[in-house]
This record gives sequence, structure tokens and C-alpha cells, in this order.
Amino acid sequence: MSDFKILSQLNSPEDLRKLPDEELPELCSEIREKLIEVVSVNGGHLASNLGVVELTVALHKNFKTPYDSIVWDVGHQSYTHKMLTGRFDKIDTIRKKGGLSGFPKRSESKYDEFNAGHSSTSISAGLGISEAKRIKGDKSYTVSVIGDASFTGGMSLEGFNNAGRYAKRFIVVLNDNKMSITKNVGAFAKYLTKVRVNPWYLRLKNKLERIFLKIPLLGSLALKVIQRSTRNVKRMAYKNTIFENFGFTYFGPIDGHNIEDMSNAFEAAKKVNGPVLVHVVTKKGKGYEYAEKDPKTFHGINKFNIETGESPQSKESFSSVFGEYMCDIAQNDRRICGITAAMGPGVGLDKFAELYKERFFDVGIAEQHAVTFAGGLSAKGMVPVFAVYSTFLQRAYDQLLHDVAMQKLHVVIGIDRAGIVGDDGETHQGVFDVSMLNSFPNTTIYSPCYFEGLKKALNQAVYHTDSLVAVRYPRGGELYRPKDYTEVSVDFDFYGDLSSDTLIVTYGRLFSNCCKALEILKEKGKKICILKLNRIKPLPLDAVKASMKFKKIYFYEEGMYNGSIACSFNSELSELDYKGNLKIIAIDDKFVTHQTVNEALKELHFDSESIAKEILEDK
Ligand SMILES: Cc1ncc(C[n+]2csc(CCOP(=O)(O)OP(=O)(O)O)c2C)c(N)n1
Ligand SMILES: CC(=O)[C@@H](O)[C@H](O)COP(=O)(O)O
Ligand SMILES: [Mg+2]
Repeated sequence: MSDFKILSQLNSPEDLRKLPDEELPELCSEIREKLIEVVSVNGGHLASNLGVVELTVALHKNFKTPYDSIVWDVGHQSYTHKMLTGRFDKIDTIRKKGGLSGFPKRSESKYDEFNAGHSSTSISAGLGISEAKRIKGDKSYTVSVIGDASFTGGMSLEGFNNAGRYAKRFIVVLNDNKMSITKNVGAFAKYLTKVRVNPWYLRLKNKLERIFLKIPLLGSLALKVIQRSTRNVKRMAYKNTIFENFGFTYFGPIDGHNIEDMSNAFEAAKKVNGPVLVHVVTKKGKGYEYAEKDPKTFHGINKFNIETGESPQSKESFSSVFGEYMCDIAQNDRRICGITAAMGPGVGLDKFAELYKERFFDVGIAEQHAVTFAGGLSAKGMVPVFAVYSTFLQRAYDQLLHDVAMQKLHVVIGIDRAGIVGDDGETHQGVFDVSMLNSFPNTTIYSPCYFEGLKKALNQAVYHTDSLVAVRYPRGGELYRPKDYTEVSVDFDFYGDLSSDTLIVTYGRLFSNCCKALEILKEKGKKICILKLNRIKPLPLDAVKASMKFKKIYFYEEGMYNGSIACSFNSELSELDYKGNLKIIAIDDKFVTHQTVNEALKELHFDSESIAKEILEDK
């Protein structure tokens, strides 16, 4: 085991820039060792981080951060950046409550230029930063680092299209590892393969450019000449790269594990009068045998054994139950289509993809497209089911509204990771989908608590509901289920003492915690009743009516207060002239930071002890 001799001495990128080049390989191996060590304990995005070690070193070596800016796309690959920017001593706290975030965060460090977590933002954000600098007369560089899969997200292309027109001192580093979480898909991925396998012309061009740039004074003039002449040569004999057609100067493909080659490219890029794209080729998982062999598993992994590469097997989850249900119905119903936006394994559609190839669509990181595409499938009689994490569905607000609900097209959304997700933190919490969809007409939402309820809700959504219909379920598996609880209706159930004057209304997995609270309260001599909503929009009015008899109602909701189902429930009660008291416990106008799911639920007073305490102590 290393004592991180070099790494531990680097308090800032300035220290890195003073290191002799001969020490950089040893530094990189120390970084890799630390990455493996810390992710094996805390979990995290190991494979992507292992792939960008040399790239991150080369960036901080050649750009004067924080004077120059680095903007990371998604930011799941920023652990080395964190270690090199004065946070090595805190790296063991990454993704833990109160510790470093697993993503760049402006409030954490001046080196984190822009918060991330969702993909394809770095070109737009970088361009904004770069243009602000231009207006202020700031001559520093801005570098956006984006993966090959994130580059295919619609927003990247919007930013790229815009940047090519006028950006200066703006460099996009395309980190091409041929992978998204699984294999990168689509025409752009194929295009990159072509560029990668036929680089001889580009190499020649880069070499010439570098030679000319070394000539003092005449350098940039010479570069212009060579650029113009290569453009002419290309016109005659070779295809332009797509990047050049967008107005960028292209350097690449460059070995992303060779610091010297990257340094040369970055220095050359600095001299170009206009936007530059540096295409680096890296290996996801580089330097750890298990991650190199299986980058999909090591993209985002829970704690694991370093020697064997084994991670505790996950039990049956909502995602796997969803996936099985999809396979079951697809067998006899050729209208069923499964859609994912680059999250096939995460949402449980792996088996469906194998069995029903012609009806499975991995559209890449393209949530907006996925929804409108589903609308098109539906318009011609298919039954599309788009499985997507709650947090990423946020991207498709208008598509859900304008392209689906408004047209009453039957599209089913499987909203995975609904509710608190845990250590990915505020960028990934699934706590906004309900407020978003609650305001949409022609929309139905189910939010079951158990696997059995998930299957019933999906069946209802696929076969007995029109227009836009969402079924939302949490990350991981089932929580506590009382032995005497049976799910009766697909819309709602009462559980507990119906003669009590106190009712908890809830939905989704919070029902489990409410049941535990019921038991705590029972032991203390207080009997309560729970209304478990399964269909949360439109609200089952019979359930609202049946709640009228309770003097005190507590509505527990693992989502935002504004736009909540609790608020809708309250309106319905008011309409009926309810005379009792309703108290809403939901997430009140704040973002929930990274920590375990249980820690977050406790912080939000959604744990069973807090629920019981609230009811006991409430006057
Ligand atoms: C909008 C959005 N959709 C999906 C994701 C989930 N996601 C995180 S990383 C990733 C793959 C990114 O691939 P790439 O950009 O090539 O980076 P790599 O991991 O290969 O380094 C995906 C799909 C996300 N973060 N944001
Ligand atoms: C970075 C990113 O957006 C994904 O990799 C995400 O972290 C996956 O989350 P799960 O671990 O819940 O699949
Ligand atoms: Mg990639």
C-alpha cells in the first residue's frame, strides 16, 4: 500500500505544475490507487474516474486553474480533479453526509466552476463562462470536458452549434472511451469510430500545426496558412471532421493516457484564434483489471472487494420487477415497446433488450427525444413504455406536456429512482416528478409501495389508462411490510384502526415508515389509521371522502411541498368543507444533499421515529 508520497504533498494545482515531468507517472499511479481504495469503501463512479487520471493531470498542468476554468460534464469523473485541487485530505469523505460531493460543486471549491450531475451541460456552461470573460476583458481559457456519450445529448449539440460561431479561448475536450454506461450508441458513436480508425491525415495535420506553432512570432500566421492549406487539401481529397464544419479547430485523436501528447495539444489549442475541440481517446476503467474488463459494472458501483472485484449482489429491486413485468407483457403483446435513454441496466430493461430487439430502443442520453419519440410510436398504435430515472425525466417537461398529454397520446412512463436516492445527492434526488406532473391535464400517476403494487399499477397503466400515465417507484427494494397488510385496491387502501381520530395519508415507500410509526404509537397506547394512496393523480375521491371523518390528518410526502399531492388533497378536503386539521410534511423549498437514503429520510422527518414523535407531541 502506498503512502501517497507525491499526491499528499500537492496542496493545489500550482504544486502540480512545479512537479518534474518524470514524477507524473508515479503521481498517476498514486491517484489510481487512491481512487480504487476510496470507491471500494464509499461506492462511486470508478471506471470513468480511472479513465481520466492522465487527462486531469494534463489539464491542470497546462491550464492555470483556477484562473483558467475547467467545466466537467456530468462531473462523475471529477474525483482526480478534487484530489489535485486541495481536497486530497477530504477524499475519503466523498459521497458521505457532510463530506465531499461526488460531483463538482461551486460551494465546495473555487476550482469547481459549474455544478453538474446531469449530462450534456458543459459546452453551454463553458461557453457562457467564456463569453462572460470576453465581455469583462478576462483573457483566461475555458475548457469543457465532455464524454463521448454526453456529447450526443441534445443540449451539447445546441451548445456546440452556438459556440462554433464566436467562441474564443474556448476548448472542448471530447473524452472518447467508446462507452456510455453501456456501449455508446447512435450515429455519432459510429462517426467517432471512423475518426479513431482513420487518423493518419489528422495526425499529419496536427504535427504540421505543432511545428509551425513552435516558430516564434510567425507561429500564428503560419498556423493560419497551414489551416487554410489543410482545408484546401481536405476539400480536394479528404472529408472534414464534423467538428470543423461546426467552426471548431480539431486536434486529435490523441492518446488520453499520454500526458506529453495531451500537453502538446493543449498548448497548440491555446494558440488558435477560435474554438477548439481536442479529441482524446481513453480507456474506461484504466489501471484496474476488473474495471477495464467490466466498465459497465464499475461505472457506478457500491462498495467492493479490491482483490476480487466483487460487490455485494443487489437483491430483487423495483427496477428488476419492472423489467420482468415488461418481458411478460411483451411476449403476448406486440405493441409493447421499451425505451431507455442510456440507462438500460439501471432501469432493468437488459433482458427486454435481448428478447425483444426490434421493440427495444436505447436512444442515448436523450430524454426529450425519448418522450416525443414515444409519442410518435403511440400515434401509430404502439404502447411505448419509457423507463427513466425521476431526476432525468425533468429534462423532458415540455415534451411530456406538448407532445404527449396535450394530444392524449397513450405513453407510459416508468419513473425509476422516485424519491430520495442517497449518495448521488441533490442533482439526482427524485423529488420533483410529482409536482411537475401534478400540474398536467390528461395525466395519471401511480406511486406503489411494494412489488405487487408496482405490477398492478403497470397493468393498470398499460391496459386500463389513456393518455400520459406514470408509474413511479423508488431506488432499490421493498422496505418494511406489516404481516397483516394486504393490498386490496389498485387506487388506495386503508390500514390500521379505522375508528381512530387520527389519519396519516401517504404514498410510495413512506407507507412502510408510517406502518412502523403506527406500531410505535400502538405500543404507546395511541391507535391511528393510514390511508395509502396508490393512484395519486387524479386523486381517488372516495378516499378523500372517507378521510373526512378523521379529526386530525397528517400527509407525509417524499416530494416537494409546492405542487404536492398533499396540496391537491387539501383542496379536495376544503371543497368538501372538511372541519378537521390537515398537516403536511413534505420537502419544503430546499435541495436535499448527498447522504444515505435513511439519513436523508431522517433529516426530512420521514423516518418512523420522527413520524411517531410528530403525532405524539402534536397538540
Ligand atoms: C441527463 C442525464 N441522463 C442520464 C444520465 C446518467 N448518466 C450518467 S453518466 C452517463 C454516461 C456518460 O457517458 P460519457 O459521457 O461517455 O462519460 P463516461 O462515463 O464514459 O466517462 C449517463 C447515461 C445523466 N447523468 N444525465
Ligand atoms: C452519474 C449518473 O448520473 C449515474 O451514473 C447515476 O449515478 C446512476 O445512479 P444509480 O446508481 O442509481 O444507477
Ligand atoms: Mg464515454
